Amino acid sequence: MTDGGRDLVYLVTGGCGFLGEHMVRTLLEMEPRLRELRVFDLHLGPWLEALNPGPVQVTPIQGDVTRAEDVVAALAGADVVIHMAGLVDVWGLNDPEIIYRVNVQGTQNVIDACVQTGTRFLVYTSSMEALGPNTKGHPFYRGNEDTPYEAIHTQPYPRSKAQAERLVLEANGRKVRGGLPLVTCALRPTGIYGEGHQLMLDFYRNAQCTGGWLFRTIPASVEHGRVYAGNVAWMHVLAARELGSRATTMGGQIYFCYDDSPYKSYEDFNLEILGPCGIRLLGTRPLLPYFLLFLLAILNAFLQWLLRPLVVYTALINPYTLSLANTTFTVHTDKAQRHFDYQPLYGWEESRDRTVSWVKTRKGHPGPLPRD
Ligand SMILES: NC(=O)c1ccc[n+]([C@@H]2O[C@H](COP(=O)([O-])OP(=O)(O)OC[C@H]3O[C@@H](n4cnc5c(N)ncnc54)[C@H](O)[C@@H]3O)[C@@H](O)[C@H]2O)c1
Ligand SMILES: C[C@@H](CO)CCC[C@@H](C)[C@H]1CC[C@H]2[C@@H]3[C@H](O)C=C4C[C@@H](O)CC[C@]4(C)[C@H]3CC[C@]12C
Repeated sequence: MTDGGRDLVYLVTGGCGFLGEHMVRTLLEMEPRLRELRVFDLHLGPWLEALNPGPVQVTPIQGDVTRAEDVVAALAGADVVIHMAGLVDVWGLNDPEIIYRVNVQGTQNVIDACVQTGTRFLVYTSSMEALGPNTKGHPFYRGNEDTPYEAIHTQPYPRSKAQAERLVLEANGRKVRGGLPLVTCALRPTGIYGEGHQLMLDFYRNAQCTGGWLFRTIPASVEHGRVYAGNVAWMHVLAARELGSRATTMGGQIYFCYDDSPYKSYEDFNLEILGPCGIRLLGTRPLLPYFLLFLLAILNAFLQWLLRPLVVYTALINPYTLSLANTTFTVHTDKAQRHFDYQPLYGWEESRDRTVSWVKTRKGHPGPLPRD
Protein backbone atom coordinates (compact mmCIF):
# COMPACT_ATOMS: atom_id res chain seq x y z
CA MET A 1 0.00 0.00 0.00
CA THR A 2 1.07 3.60 -0.64
CA ASP A 3 0.16 7.05 0.65
CA GLY A 4 -1.25 6.03 4.04
CA GLY A 5 -3.10 3.00 2.68
CA ARG A 6 -4.56 4.79 -0.34
CA ASP A 7 -3.95 2.30 -3.13
CA LEU A 8 -7.18 1.96 -5.12
CA VAL A 9 -8.34 3.53 -8.36
CA TYR A 10 -12.10 3.80 -8.92
CA LEU A 11 -14.03 4.83 -12.02
CA VAL A 12 -17.60 6.14 -11.78
CA THR A 13 -19.46 6.36 -15.08
CA GLY A 14 -22.29 8.88 -15.10
CA GLY A 15 -20.49 10.55 -12.19
CA CYS A 16 -21.93 13.99 -12.97
CA GLY A 17 -25.59 12.98 -12.89
CA PHE A 18 -28.02 13.29 -9.98
CA LEU A 19 -26.96 10.03 -8.32
CA GLY A 20 -23.43 10.32 -9.72
CA GLU A 21 -22.66 13.47 -7.75
CA HIS A 22 -23.80 11.77 -4.52
CA MET A 23 -21.65 8.80 -5.50
CA VAL A 24 -18.52 10.88 -6.04
CA ARG A 25 -18.93 12.84 -2.80
CA THR A 26 -19.70 9.72 -0.76
CA LEU A 27 -16.70 7.85 -2.14
CA LEU A 28 -14.40 10.76 -1.34
CA GLU A 29 -15.74 10.93 2.19
CA MET A 30 -16.17 7.25 3.01
CA GLU A 31 -13.60 5.19 1.10
CA PRO A 32 -10.25 5.56 2.86
CA ARG A 33 -8.41 3.30 0.40
CA LEU A 34 -9.15 5.55 -2.55
CA ARG A 35 -6.09 6.99 -4.30
CA GLU A 36 -7.65 8.18 -7.55
CA LEU A 37 -11.28 8.73 -8.50
CA ARG A 38 -12.01 8.95 -12.20
CA VAL A 39 -15.30 10.65 -12.99
CA PHE A 40 -16.50 9.71 -16.45
CA ASP A 41 -19.45 11.48 -18.05
CA LEU A 42 -20.73 12.84 -21.33
CA HIS A 43 -21.10 16.23 -19.63
CA LEU A 44 -18.70 17.18 -16.84
CA GLY A 45 -20.03 19.28 -13.95
CA PRO A 46 -18.19 22.46 -12.90
CA TRP A 47 -18.42 21.33 -9.23
CA LEU A 48 -15.72 18.74 -9.94
CA GLU A 49 -13.09 21.47 -10.08
CA ALA A 50 -13.49 22.25 -6.39
CA LEU A 51 -12.56 18.65 -5.42
CA ASN A 52 -8.87 19.05 -6.30
CA PRO A 53 -6.42 19.28 -4.67
CA GLY A 54 -7.35 16.87 -1.91
CA PRO A 55 -6.15 13.59 -0.46
CA VAL A 56 -7.65 11.81 -3.49
CA GLN A 57 -6.77 12.65 -7.08
CA VAL A 58 -10.09 13.38 -8.84
CA THR A 59 -9.76 12.91 -12.59
CA PRO A 60 -12.62 14.20 -14.76
CA ILE A 61 -12.97 12.28 -18.00
CA GLN A 62 -15.32 13.53 -20.67
CA GLY A 63 -16.41 10.44 -22.60
CA ASP A 64 -19.25 8.43 -24.04
CA VAL A 65 -20.06 4.88 -22.88
CA THR A 66 -21.28 4.02 -26.37
CA ARG A 67 -17.72 4.53 -27.64
CA ALA A 68 -15.77 1.42 -26.64
CA GLU A 69 -12.43 3.19 -27.03
CA ASP A 70 -13.45 5.94 -24.56
CA VAL A 71 -14.36 3.33 -21.97
CA VAL A 72 -11.18 1.28 -22.40
CA ALA A 73 -9.01 4.40 -22.10
CA ALA A 74 -10.82 5.51 -18.94
CA LEU A 75 -10.68 2.09 -17.32
CA ALA A 76 -7.02 1.23 -17.94
CA GLY A 77 -5.38 0.71 -14.54
CA ALA A 78 -8.61 1.03 -12.52
CA ASP A 79 -9.41 -1.50 -9.78
CA VAL A 80 -13.15 -0.92 -9.53
CA VAL A 81 -15.84 0.46 -11.83
CA ILE A 82 -19.21 1.74 -10.64
CA HIS A 83 -21.32 1.97 -13.76
CA MET A 84 -24.25 4.35 -13.40
CA ALA A 85 -24.20 6.25 -16.70
CA GLY A 86 -27.51 5.85 -18.44
CA LEU A 87 -30.47 7.47 -20.08
CA VAL A 88 -33.36 7.71 -17.63
CA ASP A 89 -36.30 8.19 -19.96
CA VAL A 90 -39.87 7.10 -19.39
CA TRP A 91 -41.27 10.04 -21.35
CA GLY A 92 -40.31 9.18 -24.94
CA LEU A 93 -37.71 11.95 -25.06
CA ASN A 94 -35.17 9.70 -26.78
CA ASP A 95 -35.44 7.25 -29.59
CA PRO A 96 -35.63 3.64 -28.23
CA GLU A 97 -32.55 2.80 -30.32
CA ILE A 98 -30.55 5.47 -28.48
CA ILE A 99 -31.74 4.22 -25.09
CA TYR A 100 -30.61 0.74 -26.10
CA ARG A 101 -27.24 2.01 -27.30
CA VAL A 102 -26.46 3.92 -24.11
CA ASN A 103 -27.97 1.60 -21.50
CA VAL A 104 -27.30 -1.82 -23.02
CA GLN A 105 -24.43 -1.41 -25.49
CA GLY A 106 -22.77 1.05 -23.08
CA THR A 107 -22.89 -1.59 -20.34
CA GLN A 108 -21.48 -4.23 -22.69
CA ASN A 109 -18.64 -1.81 -23.47
CA VAL A 110 -17.91 -1.45 -19.75
CA ILE A 111 -17.81 -5.25 -19.31
CA ASP A 112 -15.58 -5.70 -22.36
CA ALA A 113 -13.28 -2.95 -21.15
CA CYS A 114 -12.96 -4.70 -17.75
CA VAL A 115 -11.91 -7.88 -19.56
CA GLN A 116 -9.49 -6.02 -21.81
CA THR A 117 -7.84 -3.89 -19.11
CA GLY A 118 -7.93 -6.32 -16.17
CA THR A 119 -10.38 -4.38 -13.96
CA ARG A 120 -11.83 -7.00 -11.64
CA PHE A 121 -14.76 -5.40 -9.81
CA LEU A 122 -17.92 -4.02 -11.38
CA VAL A 123 -20.93 -2.61 -9.54
CA TYR A 124 -23.85 -1.80 -11.83
CA THR A 125 -26.63 0.65 -10.97
CA SER A 126 -29.69 -1.17 -12.20
CA SER A 127 -33.23 -0.15 -11.24
CA MET A 128 -36.37 -1.54 -9.67
CA GLU A 129 -37.64 -1.20 -13.23
CA ALA A 130 -35.49 -4.13 -14.31
CA LEU A 131 -38.24 -6.07 -12.52
CA GLY A 132 -41.35 -3.92 -12.43
CA PRO A 133 -43.99 -2.69 -12.01
CA ASN A 134 -45.28 -4.59 -15.01
CA THR A 135 -47.83 -3.23 -17.43
CA LYS A 136 -50.50 -5.59 -16.06
CA GLY A 137 -50.46 -3.50 -12.88
CA HIS A 138 -49.51 -6.40 -10.60
CA PRO A 139 -48.59 -5.01 -7.18
CA PHE A 140 -45.18 -5.78 -5.70
CA TYR A 141 -45.89 -5.19 -2.03
CA ARG A 142 -42.80 -4.98 0.18
CA GLY A 143 -41.14 -7.71 -1.82
CA ASN A 144 -37.54 -8.85 -1.75
CA GLU A 145 -34.98 -10.17 -4.24
CA ASP A 146 -36.58 -13.64 -4.16
CA THR A 147 -40.24 -12.60 -4.44
CA PRO A 148 -41.74 -14.12 -7.59
CA TYR A 149 -42.97 -11.45 -9.99
CA GLU A 150 -43.93 -11.49 -13.67
CA ALA A 151 -41.55 -9.03 -15.33
CA ILE A 152 -43.04 -7.77 -18.60
CA HIS A 153 -41.13 -5.08 -20.42
CA THR A 154 -42.88 -3.13 -23.15
CA GLN A 155 -41.04 0.18 -22.69
CA PRO A 156 -37.49 0.97 -23.86
CA TYR A 157 -36.12 2.20 -20.51
CA PRO A 158 -37.13 -0.70 -18.23
CA ARG A 159 -36.33 -3.20 -20.99
CA SER A 160 -32.85 -1.69 -21.35
CA LYS A 161 -32.23 -1.82 -17.58
CA ALA A 162 -33.28 -5.49 -17.47
CA GLN A 163 -31.06 -6.35 -20.45
CA ALA A 164 -28.06 -4.47 -19.06
CA GLU A 165 -28.52 -6.03 -15.63
CA ARG A 166 -28.54 -9.50 -17.19
CA LEU A 167 -25.31 -8.75 -19.08
CA VAL A 168 -23.62 -7.65 -15.86
CA LEU A 169 -24.71 -10.69 -13.88
CA GLU A 170 -23.75 -13.09 -16.67
CA ALA A 171 -20.30 -11.47 -16.86
CA ASN A 172 -19.55 -12.52 -13.29
CA GLY A 173 -16.67 -15.02 -13.36
CA ARG A 174 -15.38 -14.06 -16.82
CA LYS A 175 -11.60 -14.05 -16.93
CA VAL A 176 -10.11 -10.58 -17.22
CA ARG A 177 -6.63 -9.66 -18.44
CA GLY A 178 -4.16 -11.37 -16.11
CA GLY A 179 -6.40 -14.43 -15.76
CA LEU A 180 -8.38 -13.54 -12.63
CA PRO A 181 -12.19 -13.62 -12.60
CA LEU A 182 -14.42 -10.55 -12.92
CA VAL A 183 -16.74 -10.07 -9.92
CA THR A 184 -19.99 -8.22 -10.57
CA CYS A 185 -23.19 -7.30 -8.81
CA ALA A 186 -26.20 -5.09 -9.57
CA LEU A 187 -27.99 -2.67 -7.24
CA ARG A 188 -31.63 -1.84 -7.89
CA PRO A 189 -32.76 1.51 -6.49
CA THR A 190 -36.45 2.30 -6.31
CA GLY A 191 -37.38 5.97 -6.93
CA ILE A 192 -34.40 8.02 -5.74
CA TYR A 193 -34.84 11.39 -4.03
CA GLY A 194 -32.40 13.85 -2.52
CA GLU A 195 -30.37 16.94 -3.29
CA GLY A 196 -30.28 17.46 -7.05
CA HIS A 197 -33.56 15.63 -7.76
CA GLN A 198 -34.86 17.63 -10.71
CA LEU A 199 -38.34 16.04 -10.78
CA MET A 200 -38.96 17.02 -7.15
CA LEU A 201 -38.08 20.58 -8.09
CA ASP A 202 -40.47 20.42 -11.06
CA PHE A 203 -43.33 19.40 -8.74
CA TYR A 204 -42.37 22.24 -6.42
CA ARG A 205 -42.40 24.81 -9.21
CA ASN A 206 -45.68 23.50 -10.62
CA ALA A 207 -47.25 23.90 -7.19
CA GLN A 208 -45.93 27.44 -6.94
CA CYS A 209 -47.82 28.25 -10.14
CA THR A 210 -51.10 27.12 -8.53
CA GLY A 211 -50.73 29.12 -5.31
CA GLY A 212 -48.87 26.40 -3.43
CA TRP A 213 -51.25 23.53 -4.18
CA LEU A 214 -50.71 20.09 -5.65
CA PHE A 215 -53.77 18.07 -6.64
CA ARG A 216 -54.05 14.46 -5.62
CA THR A 217 -54.32 12.13 -8.61
CA ILE A 218 -53.16 8.81 -7.15
CA PRO A 219 -54.96 6.91 -4.36
CA ALA A 220 -53.07 7.23 -1.06
CA SER A 221 -53.18 3.43 -0.74
CA VAL A 222 -50.81 2.86 -3.69
CA GLU A 223 -47.33 2.45 -2.18
CA HIS A 224 -44.32 3.61 -4.15
CA GLY A 225 -40.75 2.72 -3.12
CA ARG A 226 -38.39 5.64 -2.48
CA VAL A 227 -34.80 5.70 -1.31
CA TYR A 228 -32.43 8.55 -0.41
CA ALA A 229 -29.60 9.22 -2.90
CA GLY A 230 -26.98 9.37 -0.10
CA ASN A 231 -27.95 5.87 1.01
CA VAL A 232 -27.96 4.52 -2.55
CA ALA A 233 -24.44 5.90 -2.98
CA TRP A 234 -23.35 4.44 0.38
CA MET A 235 -24.66 1.04 -0.66
CA HIS A 236 -22.51 1.25 -3.80
CA VAL A 237 -19.45 2.15 -1.70
CA LEU A 238 -19.95 -0.89 0.53
CA ALA A 239 -20.75 -3.26 -2.33
CA ALA A 240 -17.62 -2.16 -4.21
CA ARG A 241 -15.50 -2.47 -1.07
CA GLU A 242 -16.68 -5.99 -0.21
CA LEU A 243 -16.82 -7.53 -3.71
CA GLY A 244 -13.20 -8.67 -3.40
CA SER A 245 -13.39 -10.45 -0.06
CA ARG A 246 -16.95 -11.77 -0.47
CA ALA A 247 -16.87 -12.70 -4.16
CA THR A 248 -18.49 -16.09 -3.61
CA THR A 249 -21.46 -14.60 -1.79
CA MET A 250 -21.87 -11.39 -3.76
CA GLY A 251 -20.71 -12.23 -7.29
CA GLY A 252 -23.59 -12.27 -9.79
CA GLN A 253 -26.13 -11.08 -7.21
CA ILE A 254 -28.80 -8.37 -7.32
CA TYR A 255 -29.65 -6.16 -4.34
CA PHE A 256 -32.58 -3.80 -3.95
CA CYS A 257 -31.58 -0.43 -2.48
CA TYR A 258 -33.47 0.39 0.70
CA ASP A 259 -33.44 2.60 3.76
CA ASP A 260 -35.89 3.93 6.35
CA SER A 261 -37.86 6.15 3.95
CA PRO A 262 -41.57 5.61 4.65
CA TYR A 263 -43.90 3.57 2.48
CA LYS A 264 -46.28 6.06 0.88
CA SER A 265 -47.91 6.92 -2.41
CA TYR A 266 -45.74 8.88 -4.84
CA GLU A 267 -47.58 12.12 -4.10
CA ASP A 268 -47.80 11.64 -0.33
CA PHE A 269 -44.08 10.98 -0.24
CA ASN A 270 -43.33 14.11 -2.26
CA LEU A 271 -45.41 16.04 0.25
CA GLU A 272 -43.08 14.91 3.04
CA ILE A 273 -40.45 16.98 1.25
CA LEU A 274 -42.58 19.74 -0.26
CA GLY A 275 -44.87 20.25 2.77
CA PRO A 276 -42.08 21.90 4.81
CA CYS A 277 -41.44 24.10 1.74
CA GLY A 278 -44.98 25.47 1.96
CA ILE A 279 -46.76 23.18 -0.53
CA ARG A 280 -50.10 21.51 0.25
CA LEU A 281 -51.81 18.53 -1.34
CA LEU A 282 -55.49 18.99 -2.12
CA GLY A 283 -57.84 16.03 -1.66
CA THR A 284 -57.83 12.90 0.43
CA ARG A 285 -58.88 10.97 -2.68
CA PRO A 286 -57.93 11.53 -6.34
CA LEU A 287 -59.67 14.66 -7.61
CA LEU A 288 -60.06 13.27 -11.12
CA PRO A 289 -61.53 9.87 -11.94
CA TYR A 290 -58.91 7.45 -13.25
CA PHE A 291 -60.49 7.20 -16.70
CA LEU A 292 -60.06 10.96 -17.23
CA LEU A 293 -56.37 10.77 -16.30
CA PHE A 294 -56.04 7.80 -18.59
CA LEU A 295 -57.63 9.79 -21.43
CA LEU A 296 -55.20 12.63 -20.74
CA ALA A 297 -52.30 10.15 -20.85
CA ILE A 298 -53.55 8.75 -24.18
CA LEU A 299 -53.97 12.28 -25.54
CA ASN A 300 -50.38 13.10 -24.56
CA ALA A 301 -49.12 9.93 -26.24
CA PHE A 302 -51.13 10.77 -29.37
CA LEU A 303 -49.76 14.33 -29.44
CA GLN A 304 -46.23 12.99 -29.07
CA TRP A 305 -46.76 10.69 -32.03
CA LEU A 306 -48.46 13.41 -34.11
CA LEU A 307 -45.85 16.09 -33.47
CA ARG A 308 -42.84 13.75 -33.66
CA PRO A 309 -41.77 14.96 -37.13
CA LEU A 310 -41.68 18.57 -35.85
CA VAL A 311 -40.85 18.53 -32.14
CA VAL A 312 -40.42 16.03 -29.32
CA TYR A 313 -43.54 16.73 -27.26
CA THR A 314 -43.34 15.25 -23.76
CA ALA A 315 -45.69 15.47 -20.80
CA LEU A 316 -45.34 14.20 -17.23
CA ILE A 317 -48.30 11.88 -17.63
CA ASN A 318 -48.34 9.26 -20.37
CA PRO A 319 -49.88 5.79 -20.22
CA TYR A 320 -46.66 4.31 -18.85
CA THR A 321 -45.88 6.87 -16.11
CA LEU A 322 -49.53 6.82 -15.08
CA SER A 323 -49.49 3.05 -14.72
CA LEU A 324 -46.17 3.23 -12.85
CA ALA A 325 -47.47 5.79 -10.39
CA ASN A 326 -50.69 3.77 -9.90
CA THR A 327 -49.09 0.40 -9.19
CA THR A 328 -47.79 -0.51 -5.76
CA PHE A 329 -44.09 -1.32 -5.89
CA THR A 330 -42.18 -1.37 -2.60
CA VAL A 331 -39.34 -3.43 -1.20
CA HIS A 332 -38.65 -4.89 2.20
CA THR A 333 -35.39 -6.77 2.40
CA ASP A 334 -32.17 -7.18 4.37
CA LYS A 335 -30.12 -8.93 1.70
CA ALA A 336 -27.56 -6.11 1.45
CA GLN A 337 -27.15 -6.15 5.21
CA ARG A 338 -26.65 -9.91 5.26
CA HIS A 339 -24.23 -9.98 2.31
CA PHE A 340 -22.12 -6.87 2.90
CA ASP A 341 -23.17 -5.33 6.22
CA TYR A 342 -25.13 -2.45 4.69
CA GLN A 343 -26.94 -0.15 7.10
CA PRO A 344 -28.33 3.17 5.85
CA LEU A 345 -25.91 6.03 6.45
CA TYR A 346 -28.78 8.51 6.82
CA GLY A 347 -31.96 7.90 8.78
CA TRP A 348 -35.30 9.03 7.39
CA GLU A 349 -35.43 12.39 9.21
CA GLU A 350 -31.96 13.34 8.06
CA SER A 351 -32.62 12.22 4.47
CA ARG A 352 -35.82 14.27 4.43
CA ASP A 353 -34.25 17.34 6.04
CA ARG A 354 -31.31 17.38 3.68
CA THR A 355 -33.65 17.22 0.70
CA VAL A 356 -35.99 19.88 2.14
CA SER A 357 -33.04 22.23 2.72
CA TRP A 358 -31.92 21.73 -0.84
CA VAL A 359 -35.39 22.48 -2.26
CA LYS A 360 -35.55 25.61 -0.09
CA THR A 361 -32.26 26.89 -1.48
CA ARG A 362 -33.81 26.66 -4.95
CA LYS A 363 -36.95 28.52 -3.89
CA GLY A 364 -36.64 31.91 -5.48
CA HIS A 365 -34.73 30.75 -8.50
CA PRO A 366 -36.63 31.35 -11.76
CA GLY A 367 -36.76 28.66 -14.45
CA PRO A 368 -34.75 25.48 -14.80
CA LEU A 369 -31.31 25.46 -13.24
CA PRO A 370 -28.09 24.04 -14.47
CA ARG A 371 -26.79 21.48 -11.95
CA ASP A 372 -24.07 22.86 -9.75
N1 LIG B 1 -33.31 8.56 -10.64
C1 LIG B 1 -33.87 7.45 -10.20
O1 LIG B 1 -34.91 7.48 -9.53
C2 LIG B 1 -33.24 6.12 -10.50
C3 LIG B 1 -33.84 4.98 -9.94
C4 LIG B 1 -33.27 3.72 -10.21
C5 LIG B 1 -32.13 3.63 -10.97
N2 LIG B 1 -31.58 4.74 -11.50
C6 LIG B 1 -30.35 4.57 -12.32
O2 LIG B 1 -29.31 5.34 -11.74
C7 LIG B 1 -28.43 5.81 -12.73
C8 LIG B 1 -28.24 7.31 -12.58
O3 LIG B 1 -29.51 7.93 -12.72
P1 LIG B 1 -29.73 9.48 -12.43
O4 LIG B 1 -31.10 9.63 -11.91
O5 LIG B 1 -28.59 10.01 -11.69
O6 LIG B 1 -29.73 10.03 -13.92
P2 LIG B 1 -29.00 11.29 -14.51
O7 LIG B 1 -29.56 11.52 -15.86
O8 LIG B 1 -29.02 12.44 -13.55
O9 LIG B 1 -27.50 10.79 -14.62
C9 LIG B 1 -27.05 9.97 -15.66
C10 LIG B 1 -25.69 10.46 -16.07
O10 LIG B 1 -25.22 9.62 -17.14
C11 LIG B 1 -24.61 10.45 -18.10
N3 LIG B 1 -24.66 9.82 -19.42
C12 LIG B 1 -25.75 9.64 -20.19
N4 LIG B 1 -25.40 9.08 -21.34
C13 LIG B 1 -24.07 8.89 -21.30
C14 LIG B 1 -23.12 8.37 -22.21
N5 LIG B 1 -23.49 7.93 -23.43
N6 LIG B 1 -21.84 8.31 -21.83
C15 LIG B 1 -21.44 8.78 -20.62
N7 LIG B 1 -22.29 9.31 -19.73
C16 LIG B 1 -23.60 9.37 -20.07
C17 LIG B 1 -25.39 11.73 -18.07
O11 LIG B 1 -24.65 12.81 -18.64
C18 LIG B 1 -25.70 11.90 -16.60
O12 LIG B 1 -24.74 12.68 -15.98
C19 LIG B 1 -29.03 5.40 -14.07
O13 LIG B 1 -28.37 4.26 -14.54
C20 LIG B 1 -30.47 5.07 -13.73
O14 LIG B 1 -31.00 4.10 -14.60
C21 LIG B 1 -32.09 5.99 -11.29
C1 LIG C 1 -49.82 11.08 -11.97
C2 LIG C 1 -48.80 12.17 -11.71
C3 LIG C 1 -49.39 13.34 -10.96
O1 LIG C 1 -48.89 13.68 -9.74
C4 LIG C 1 -47.58 11.64 -11.08
C5 LIG C 1 -46.65 11.05 -12.10
C6 LIG C 1 -45.42 10.61 -11.42
C7 LIG C 1 -44.43 9.92 -12.36
C8 LIG C 1 -43.80 10.94 -13.27
C9 LIG C 1 -43.40 9.19 -11.50
C10 LIG C 1 -44.11 8.07 -10.71
C11 LIG C 1 -43.10 6.96 -10.53
C12 LIG C 1 -41.80 7.56 -11.02
C13 LIG C 1 -40.69 6.58 -11.42
C14 LIG C 1 -40.29 5.65 -10.29
O2 LIG C 1 -40.03 6.40 -9.10
C15 LIG C 1 -39.12 4.84 -10.56
C16 LIG C 1 -38.23 5.14 -11.53
C17 LIG C 1 -37.15 4.17 -11.75
C18 LIG C 1 -35.87 4.75 -12.21
O3 LIG C 1 -35.05 3.77 -12.73
C19 LIG C 1 -35.99 5.95 -13.10
C20 LIG C 1 -37.03 6.95 -12.65
C21 LIG C 1 -38.39 6.30 -12.44
C22 LIG C 1 -38.85 5.76 -13.81
C23 LIG C 1 -39.42 7.34 -11.90
C24 LIG C 1 -39.79 8.39 -12.96
C25 LIG C 1 -40.98 9.27 -12.56
C26 LIG C 1 -42.23 8.46 -12.19
C27 LIG C 1 -42.74 7.71 -13.40
